[in-house]
Amino acid sequence: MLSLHELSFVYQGKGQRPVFTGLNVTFRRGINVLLGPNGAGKTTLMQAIFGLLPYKGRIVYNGENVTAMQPERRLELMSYLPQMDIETSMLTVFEMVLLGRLPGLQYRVPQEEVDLVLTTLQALNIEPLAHRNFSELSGGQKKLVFIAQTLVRQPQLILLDEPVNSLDLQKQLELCRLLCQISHQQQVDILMVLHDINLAARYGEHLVVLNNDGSLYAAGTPNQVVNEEMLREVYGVVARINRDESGVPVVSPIRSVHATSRADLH
Ligand SMILES: Nc1ncnc2c1ncn2[C@@H]1O[C@H](COP(=O)(O)OP(=O)(O)OP(=O)(O)O)[C@@H](O)[C@H]1O
Repeated sequence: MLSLHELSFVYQGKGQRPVFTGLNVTFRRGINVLLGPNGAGKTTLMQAIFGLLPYKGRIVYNGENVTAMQPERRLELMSYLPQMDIETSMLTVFEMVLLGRLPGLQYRVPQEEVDLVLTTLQALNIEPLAHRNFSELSGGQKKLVFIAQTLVRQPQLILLDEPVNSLDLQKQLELCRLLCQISHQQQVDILMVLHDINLAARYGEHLVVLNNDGSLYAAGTPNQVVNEEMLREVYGVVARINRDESGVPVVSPIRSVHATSRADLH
């Protein structure tokens, strides 16, 4: 699977502190979730894996050296949904999703490419939007279009930075289920950033937690990683952990460690 070896990166600029220093992480097959507080370096890590940043160290995926990889090969192997999306476009939803197939497209679009786009729109329940102008969609609908664009590429590794942001509760659950299906039926590996620890525990098979200084706090199954100590030490939150009927940890946050009394809650 994907592994990071001695990864170091610092943004250019005076007084910048390194985001990572000698970071080593081994991800697993299936669904990996990257967790950590704001500013820990999750987005930076996703960008490094997708080849957008000049880091030191080495990234390997299934034995291939990703660090030295040609951009064409990287695009064939992985697709990336960034945290920030563009807001406007003259294209329709169908055209936006078709753009995901651009690397292999000729000027005439074969029927199988059209079918693939339609199947992806159906899987995300946004087929009725296919001919709407992208600019006229709601924030959550736009997010689903970008997710469709990421999935339609049919890569081996999908990188998703906060894919459920701006989705309603039902769509969050449906998207996570769809990702599980894609991962298991098509043997696709997924690495996604989530802030919702309950969603991460429910759908993630392997969780990787970063400290706020970009170092690795823990990695393992939800049961190994999600506990009261982690929530206090990494997120600064006092929380209780229960288990659902399948034994998955469920977090009930109580207060920030900075709040000293119930009065601070209000
Ligand atoms: N373009 C940039 N130039 C300089 N510093 C940056 C840049 N982007 C991010 N940083 C800094 O790098 C660190 C890691 O940022 P990053 O966006 O990777 O964190 P994150 O874990 O994704 O945070 P969040 O959960 O808030 O999205 C932060 O200290 C941030 O201020």
